[in-house]
Amino acid sequence: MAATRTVIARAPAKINLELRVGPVRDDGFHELATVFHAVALFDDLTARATEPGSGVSITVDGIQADEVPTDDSNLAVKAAKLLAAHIGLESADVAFELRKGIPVAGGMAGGSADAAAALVACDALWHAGLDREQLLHLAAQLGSDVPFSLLGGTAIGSGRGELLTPVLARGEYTWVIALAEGGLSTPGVYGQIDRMREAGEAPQPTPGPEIDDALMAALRAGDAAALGARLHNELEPAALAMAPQLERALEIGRKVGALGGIVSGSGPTTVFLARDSSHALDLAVALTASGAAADVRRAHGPVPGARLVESVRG
Ligand SMILES: C[C@@](CO)(OP(=O)(O)O)[C@H](O)COP(=O)(O)OP(=O)(O)OC[C@H]1O[C@@H](n2ccc(N)nc2=O)[C@H](O)[C@@H]1O
Ligand SMILES: Nc1ncnc2c1ncn2[C@@H]1O[C@H](COP(=O)(O)OP(=O)(O)O)[C@@H](O)[C@H]1O
Repeated sequence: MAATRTVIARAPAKINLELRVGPVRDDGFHELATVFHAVALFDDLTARATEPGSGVSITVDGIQADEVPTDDSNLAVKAAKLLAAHIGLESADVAFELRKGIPVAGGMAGGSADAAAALVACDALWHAGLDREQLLHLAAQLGSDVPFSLLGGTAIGSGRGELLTPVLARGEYTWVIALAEGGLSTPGVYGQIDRMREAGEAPQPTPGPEIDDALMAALRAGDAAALGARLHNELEPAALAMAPQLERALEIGRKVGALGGIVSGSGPTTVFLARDSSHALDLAVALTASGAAADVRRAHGPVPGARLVESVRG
């Protein structure tokens, strides 16, 4: 039988339905309590086996492709090298073609999605046969959000975000995603919230942050209106301080009756929960017409985590 030469893996963007940011830990990360939710904006990663010793290469196209590094700092490249080392390969030999559908530096875990896609793709390409636990363990070494990009669905994240508990959520939600001009640096936004807290400009962090019971109840019931009312992001004041123009998108969301609207993770993307697809269209039109968003997408959630969508033998 011919070996698998090319595989395609697809991984979703995430939003944080709730993001509680506790104190800074000794390792410099913040203790989190978050609810991750995977939405139908995807990056597709094609992985082709190459000659022994050729190493990893990557090309990138799609949205904001020119802002994605193609050197060893690319998270897909890092993931391939980590997996190769883990299974004892001397060299990670793979050529990646990445198609971005997730905004770059937008607070939607695009780089993490690519790392998760690379783990799934290389596991298949190199016949590593790692189980989910092993892949999650490698994922956590690549970034706090990478384990969730593998898992998908809706899940509670604790620790620095890497410890996951799937949530039994009912229903499908319709999101409107307002892309912003430029990006915000994740460490920059965490640093900003620390400074604001020190200056008394943001509420003090709670040690051992916890997820809101009412939000969990809304998810269990599949109650979009209740979920919208409980969306909450403790990084939002920091993202708004760094990008005050995002207030306008949030204001338009409120005016057009979004069930809820927040900055996604560290921003600058803002996300709005719509009543249904027709309401989502109204929100998208209003956000686009106002010029408050550089671009607008509609996406449903939850969706699965990183997975193979195609494998070609030859
Ligand atoms: C804010 C969140 C919310 O889900 O996502 P984004 O909005 O960036 O997508 C995450 O916490 C981002 O996770 P991720 O982007 O994987 O971060 P990492 O690579 O692990 O860490 C980058 C930097 O962010 C800060 N960081 C990250 C996670 C955490 N719990 N505390 C932190 O302080 C640290 O400064 C760290 O050096
Ligand atoms: N495969 C990748 N895709 C996107 N960004 C990447 C990738 N690898 C590394 N990066 C870097 O990670 C930074 C954060 O990007 P991203 O993960 O998209 O945003 P966020 O952390 O806001 O969710 C980018 O500025 C980029 O330089």
